[in-house]
Amino acid sequence: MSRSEQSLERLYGSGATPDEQRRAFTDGQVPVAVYGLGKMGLPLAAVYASVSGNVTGVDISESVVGTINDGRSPVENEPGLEAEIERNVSSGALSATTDVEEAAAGASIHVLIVPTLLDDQDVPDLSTLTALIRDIGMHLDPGDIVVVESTVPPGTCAETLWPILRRTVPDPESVGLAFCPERTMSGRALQDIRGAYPKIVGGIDDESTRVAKLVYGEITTNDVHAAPDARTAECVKVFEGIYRDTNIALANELAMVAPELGVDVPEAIELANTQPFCDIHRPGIGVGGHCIPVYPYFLLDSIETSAPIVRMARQINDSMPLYAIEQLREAMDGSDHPLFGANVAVLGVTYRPDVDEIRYSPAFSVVRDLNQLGANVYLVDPVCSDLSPFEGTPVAVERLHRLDLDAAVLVTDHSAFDRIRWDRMDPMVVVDGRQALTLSGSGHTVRTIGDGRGVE
Ligand SMILES: NC(=O)c1ccc[n+]([C@@H]2O[C@H](COP(=O)([O-])OP(=O)(O)OC[C@H]3O[C@@H](n4cnc5c(N)ncnc54)[C@H](O)[C@@H]3O)[C@@H](O)[C@H]2O)c1
Ligand SMILES: CC(=O)N[C@@H]1[C@@H](OP(=O)(O)OP(=O)(O)OC[C@H]2O[C@@H](n3ccc(=O)[nH]c3=O)[C@H](O)[C@@H]2O)O[C@H](CO)[C@@H](O)[C@@H]1O
Repeated sequence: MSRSEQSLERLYGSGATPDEQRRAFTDGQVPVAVYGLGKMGLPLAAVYASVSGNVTGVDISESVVGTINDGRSPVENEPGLEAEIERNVSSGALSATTDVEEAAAGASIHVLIVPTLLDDQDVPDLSTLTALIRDIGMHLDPGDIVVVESTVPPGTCAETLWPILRRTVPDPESVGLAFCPERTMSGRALQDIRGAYPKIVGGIDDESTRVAKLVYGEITTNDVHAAPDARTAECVKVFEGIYRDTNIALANELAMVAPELGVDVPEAIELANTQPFCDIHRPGIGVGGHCIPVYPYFLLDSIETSAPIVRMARQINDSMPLYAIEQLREAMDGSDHPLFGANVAVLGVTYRPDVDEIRYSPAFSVVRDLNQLGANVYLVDPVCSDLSPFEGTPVAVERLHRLDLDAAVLVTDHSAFDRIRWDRMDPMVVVDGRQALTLSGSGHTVRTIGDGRGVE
């Protein structure tokens, strides 16, 4: 049997030609397991299934697994995902299971994209990832490769994950480990994964980098850049997030001086960004999600050297909810309506519009502070599937105008809020945390974060 006819199930250390390996991957000879079928993992598994035709998705949630095996998507507001899952499940290219060990035993490319978050002291919590790689390690065969897509602190692959694999894998020198950061945004995941941006890969050894580059060369239509090693690739992802967090912090600092300047800072930023050497982001009521507010701590926890800009940016962004409450109090004190006993609607509690994710949302601080100040808080969020973590009375968008509101705070500008009938509500104070509302002439007193015009 020629080498090309040999089953080419495993790529790491393979002697086959690159073309033979690419063909083996795309014609389904190389079984793939994707661990973590959430907002990022499920679109990734769907793209892997469309390219390779041989993917087992693994999740700890029975309902996630069951929904996928029914050909449906448990992840909402992701264009094209449900169709991609239905097509791949019905063709047999994709199936899902909760059985990590069975999936690990049957796969030779293992893609890990489970949550990597922070504990209560802002220390990276990699426990899910390390436990998973320990469970997988016992079932790795020579020629397998582990690909980490979850964002991790620099050095995690080489100093944390590889030592675990060395202890659990029967023949550690025969398996690979690479970091391939997930550069994807909810709401456009499939297009991002397929090729909106170049893919970055970096292995703990050259062979791991080679295999990752070959595989992602089939996954993405864009370029694949090989970093010198896994640590560099880990830094790439963390640096992207830190850039965004510090840039937003600059915008927020400029927004907080807007009243003294007497200008609309977002408008000034937009004009400043008309030349290519300036890309100041948008000011707002805060920075949420499990990416941008988290990644700076992945760096800070990994270094002894002080990084004052990174740390200060976090402090500035985390101060924005309180800044918004102060704007509200100033405007309401002016109207003789102290917040105590006031009816206040919080518009949007998820971290970003039309994404059902509340992790690190600025709404937690806004709702907590309003309750502590004695306000009656109404929660208006048609996207959030579980409002129970927030202290307040849920209200549908359509019923908002029936409330006798004294104020409203817009935290997240869901598309459904276009339906709010501001003209049918008595004058109130509105804090617009996202420069999203156009209420001039409405009779409402509006404070837009960043707009210093007419504010003493
Ligand atoms: N959401 C984003 O915008 C984004 C962007 C880039 C990178 N990332 C990275 O991707 C990772 C995953 O993000 P997400 O948004 O998909 O998270 P998510 O919370 O939407 O989904 C995580 C999924 O993993 C499952 N899970 C948890 N523990 C597991 C285990 N031990 N084995 C198998 N499955 C398990 C959960 O049931 C859930 O379905 C994050 O850690 C983040 O670093 C996220
Ligand atoms: C692959 C990956 O990790 N992708 C991440 C994903 O990030 P995300 O899903 O967390 O979304 P973001 O847009 O970063 O928002 C986070 C919070 O910051 C607030 N914000 C935002 C912009 C601004 O100008 N001012 C703000 O105040 C916003 O309201 C929200 O609360 O996509 C980004 C773009 O591709 C990536 O950079 C980022 O790495």
